[in-house]
Amino acid sequence: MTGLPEVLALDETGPDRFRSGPIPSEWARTFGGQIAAQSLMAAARTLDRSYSAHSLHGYFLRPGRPHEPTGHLVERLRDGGSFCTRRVTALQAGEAIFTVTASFHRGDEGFSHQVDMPAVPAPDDIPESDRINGWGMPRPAEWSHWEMRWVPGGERGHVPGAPACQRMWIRYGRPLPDDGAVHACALTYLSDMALLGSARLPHPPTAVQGASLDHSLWFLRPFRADEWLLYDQVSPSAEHGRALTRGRLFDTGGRLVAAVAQEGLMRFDRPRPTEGGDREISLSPPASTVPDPR
Ligand SMILES: CCCCCCCCCCCCCCCC(=O)SCCNC(=O)CCNC(=O)[C@H](O)C(C)(C)COP(=O)(O)OP(=O)(O)OC[C@H]1O[C@@H](n2cnc3c(N)ncnc32)[C@H](O)[C@@H]1OP(=O)(O)O
Repeated sequence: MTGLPEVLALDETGPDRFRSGPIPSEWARTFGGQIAAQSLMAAARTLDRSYSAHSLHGYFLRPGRPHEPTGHLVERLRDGGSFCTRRVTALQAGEAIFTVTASFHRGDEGFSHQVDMPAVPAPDDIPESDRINGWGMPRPAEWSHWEMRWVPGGERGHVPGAPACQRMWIRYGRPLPDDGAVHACALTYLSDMALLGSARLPHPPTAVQGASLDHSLWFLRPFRADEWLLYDQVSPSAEHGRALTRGRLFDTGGRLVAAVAQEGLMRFDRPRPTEGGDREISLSPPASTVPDPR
């Protein structure tokens, strides 16, 4: 299975133009975190390394096809003394599948405060799981290099009235290079994992069509994605076939290192023929894996 360094290895095809993939996947559509991570890497490649990403805001416009390459076209919106901004459009066959604006900063001095990390068991006190929380389903193979330990509680999903929140410890299970851009892209990748699942937890196992629609991410403090991060996820709202989700990421020292917000499609599914036998990113667990709500 392709690892993160290969996912982030972009070919430069021209000035401010990069190409990624194809990356094998068992899903019919490209994982959104992958496209966002690659586009962020394309933006970072056009900047001096003294700048590091502090935020990104993106829209998933069309489903990506994992078995085809993706072009990443970078526009230099502004180069300032402290902040630089890039817009990246990810394209397949000439059509935009994703667009993101990413901003980079080189450090200033200022005040410091943060919220406390929730009190949770340490990752070493929680068993490793190859299942997605609340679903009893195996993770897709492309996530196999990621280690996940679910904080007990969220596995009681699909019970009406269950809280729309879940927490997991997560890290990339192999050493990553000492390159801040790689760690920012790795966090971008993982930040799309399971986040929409938090919105699914209070609802019965009715079939829904799910996909990330937009994604915002703020990098707040230095971190490593190959060390444990607590991913605290909550969905404040679901309505009109869309769910809002938010996430916070803490390192093991309790430092708040990143914050995420996303709106996802979560509409009742109309049965459709699936293409080529690949799995759509369906937020519909098989009934046999769902805990009995009684
Ligand atoms: C399986 C294992 C997973 C494990 C499960 C674990 C869960 C627990 C953790 C989750 C973890 C994963 C999380 C990953 C999250 C991403 O990675 S998702 C990937 C990234 N995001 C995307 O790819 C979204 C890209 N954007 C789009 O696809 C499009 O913008 C949108 C959102 C579909 C909207 O486009 P649109 O043209 O306005 O769409 P629309 O016309 O409404 O419909 C499009 C198609 O759907 C059909 N459709 C419309 N309404 C419906 C409906 N209600 N029902 C069915 N079809 C419909 C339409 O007829 C149309 O069909 P075609 O004509 O194309 O055949």
